[in-house]
Amino acid sequence: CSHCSEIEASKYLENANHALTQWTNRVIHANWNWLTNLTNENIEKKIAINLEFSKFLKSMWEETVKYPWTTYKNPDIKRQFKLMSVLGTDALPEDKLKKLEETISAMESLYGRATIPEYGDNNSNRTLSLEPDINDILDKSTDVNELKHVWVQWREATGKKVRPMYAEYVKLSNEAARLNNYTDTAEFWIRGYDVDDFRPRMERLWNQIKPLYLQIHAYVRRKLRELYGDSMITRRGPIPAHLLGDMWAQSWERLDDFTRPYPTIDDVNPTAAMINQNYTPKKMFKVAEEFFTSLNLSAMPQTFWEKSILEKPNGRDLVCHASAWDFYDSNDFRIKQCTSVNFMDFITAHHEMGHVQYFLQYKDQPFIYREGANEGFHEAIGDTIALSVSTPKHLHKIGLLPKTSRTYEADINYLYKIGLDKIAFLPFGYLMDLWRWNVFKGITTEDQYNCDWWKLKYSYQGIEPPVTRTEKDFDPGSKYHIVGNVPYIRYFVSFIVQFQFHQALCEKAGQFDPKNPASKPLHECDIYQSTNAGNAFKDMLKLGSSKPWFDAMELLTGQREMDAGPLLNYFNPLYEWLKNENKRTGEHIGWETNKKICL
Ligand SMILES: C=C(C[SeH])C(=O)N1CCC[C@H]1C(=O)O
Ligand SMILES: [Zn+2]
Repeated sequence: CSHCSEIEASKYLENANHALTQWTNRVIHANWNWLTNLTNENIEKKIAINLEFSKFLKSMWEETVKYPWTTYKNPDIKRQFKLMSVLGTDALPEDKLKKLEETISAMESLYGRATIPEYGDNNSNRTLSLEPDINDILDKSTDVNELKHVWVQWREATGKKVRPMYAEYVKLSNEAARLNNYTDTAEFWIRGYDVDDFRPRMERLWNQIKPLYLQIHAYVRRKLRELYGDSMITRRGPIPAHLLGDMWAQSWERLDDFTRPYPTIDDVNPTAAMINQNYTPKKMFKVAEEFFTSLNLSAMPQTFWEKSILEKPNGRDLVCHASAWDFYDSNDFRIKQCTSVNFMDFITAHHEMGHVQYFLQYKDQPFIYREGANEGFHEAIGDTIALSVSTPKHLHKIGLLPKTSRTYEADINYLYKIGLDKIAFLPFGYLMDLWRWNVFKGITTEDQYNCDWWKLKYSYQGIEPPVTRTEKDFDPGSKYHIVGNVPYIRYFVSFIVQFQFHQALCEKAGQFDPKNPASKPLHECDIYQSTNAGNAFKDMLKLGSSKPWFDAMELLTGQREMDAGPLLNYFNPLYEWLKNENKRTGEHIGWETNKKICL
């Protein structure tokens, strides 16, 4: 009401937050039922309840914006009104919202169901799913034709098929953004980072990191050339995308065991030990949980173990892409992950459990504050923990590595393995939304969707497709987050801030000294069982989005900015080693080509 006092307004907020938790709980159940069982009945139910929910949200929003909240004094009341005054895609008229929901669900359904024919001319009609079949091939195969097959066929089965739907999705999404007084979806998506020069800031962070990326790119290109021959990989050209061990070349850790700097040193890959010790997916999550409780953080509630899906279920179609779920009743939290027993999935389990830990820590906040301080924070919690878990010291402590040698060579091998994940990811984590921002802004028009994508993949990642691409293809649509309408710059932000968090937690755990960084190398830090570190983490996590993310970050790290310094400090020994090694072998730093990548 337009003349309401702050007292009346705070009463209104209490009721609004309560109503939102009730409603959202129902909507999340419908979304869970759909994504874990892609039936027509479930899609109907999901869309129906989302449309009902949007009616409720619209009517509540009309009430909310009547309050003169910008005139109020109490910062908390003002913040709640500010967050509650954003309606989002529910601002669309019902018929357009329905069309948008249907389009996204259709793209997700196609992605979730996608399979490809098996490689080879044998007329077996066996088909392969991304998880685990295709990922296992990307992990183990060095047959360049098999790798090309899965790379091309996955794009035939996903991107090419969703291309006709994507332009419609863009149009409706932009319409919704404009109804929220944003110029386009790109601006709407980055509003939570609370700075008006967010995109230039991301470009600056990338330019700080690029020299490190160029070095690991040059080294990996050489090791792949040694393996596949220089007919496949030239000294100065981009790296063929299908040889990097990942469907999108976004992280290269699967290359570790045959490209690492000192091959004779023991392998830091606990997969064999996990298998020998009869690890199950559940055991992987139990071990992950024990790390969190060792820090005096929360255990998973009983419902988590009852209702999560930790293995790919038989006999039904679902979206296997890992995700964590808050049912907003302060009790029901789940993970959906088609887990294989291997080290990569063990690390992903920590990533997903980091989301649930955040849900648990802010579960008593008002509904509107039950989010990450910004979206990048939510992606960084589990990864920060995983930076400790991955250390040879920790893996040895939990019996997943026989022994560890603390030599310079072992250190470089370890930093390289982490670098194949974290450094290789950064250009991909950045370009995903560089492309989408350009699409939402009309800079990339529909007739150049795919070739603009490949301009970015070439320019930032220094990779090329195994076969020339055209505008009949739609390679962005081969990635879950594109079809699932999930923004991606959150992961680029996460890969920066997780090193700020790790450095701060290691300080609290007495395992890093900022005045003498070399005395206790950051990459050896393992905060396991440090309640000092855990309590500091908890204080930040409990805030949810009740404070601007600068305040949340400052509480833990003393900084109020995203800063690539801790990441560069962490990888510095590797950077020096790569520069020397690339100089020794005369590698060309960077890439060039006169090939037509996309027509
Ligand atoms: C594990 C998740 C679920 Se939030 C994920 O999507 N990640 C985690 C790393 C980057 C990104 C990806 O897989 O593309
Ligand atoms: Zn995540």
